[in-house]
Amino acid sequence: MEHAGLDARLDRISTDGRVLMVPMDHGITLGAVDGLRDIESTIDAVTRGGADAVLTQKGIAPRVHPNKNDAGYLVHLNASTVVGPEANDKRRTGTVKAAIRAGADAVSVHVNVGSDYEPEQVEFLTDVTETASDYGLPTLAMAYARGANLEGDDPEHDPEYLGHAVRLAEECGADLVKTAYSGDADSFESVVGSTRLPVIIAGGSPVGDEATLDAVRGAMDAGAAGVSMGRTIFQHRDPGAMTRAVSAVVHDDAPAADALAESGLGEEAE
Ligand SMILES: CC(=O)[C@@H](O)[C@H](O)C[C@H](N)C(=O)O
Ligand SMILES: O=CC(=O)COP(=O)(O)O
Repeated sequence: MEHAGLDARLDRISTDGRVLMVPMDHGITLGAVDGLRDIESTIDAVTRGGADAVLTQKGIAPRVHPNKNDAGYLVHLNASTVVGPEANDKRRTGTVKAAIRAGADAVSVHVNVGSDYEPEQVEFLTDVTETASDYGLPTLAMAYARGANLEGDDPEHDPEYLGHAVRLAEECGADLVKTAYSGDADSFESVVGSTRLPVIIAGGSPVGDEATLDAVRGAMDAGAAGVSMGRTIFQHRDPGAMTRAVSAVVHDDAPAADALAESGLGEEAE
């Protein structure tokens, strides 16, 4: 009984424990880029294509509900822009109550582990998990390794930093965690093994259909629970077909090549 609401809402944003989420909160970060301008059509296409849930900022909620075909809905609670003073400094854009008013099944918070803004973001994530759990609302932590305090050539994909980020999410009380893919299944296994939370991967900047599906396959083989894939899907020339291809890997355990062929994407130039 105690967890009934939380479990019911987790079911609304997943299928049999697997998650294919399409975040479309980038309108604050990047502006009204392709795929987000007519967000209604994109939401319709990706939810028909097999997305379990979509995610936006609360102000977009009226454009989400009529088009989401009964998929789940998450409201994201912080943001920054790429033209502002500091992209890693995500500030509050909403509250748990506002998300509930907007019809959310879950909320999410972005934390840049290793940035100068990490302390406030950890505090905000913790506050949100405490309030959200009072309402039986799940919290997704978008836990990235990003910022001036990280070392190495590619710290944003370093499995040690990523493992630290996903563990931090669990320690702060999140119910699931999204992070970047480390680039191969072996190293991502150590990221997934750093927490008991379901781990889902971000898409990042689009890298082409084949490479994307290989990455999703690698993450699933490493024990990930799915994806939160934004630009790769909503900026695709055919967001519905790309969602179907990702869904084949996430939900149906398809090999990447089969997912590509069956979605029809393999026949066209990327
Ligand atoms: C545009 C980006 O770099 C993304 O990785 C964002 O940080 C992720 C997020 N969805 C956002 O737009 O804030
Ligand atoms: O909210 C943003 C994400 O979850 C990831 O977005 P991306 O465009 O796939 O990196």
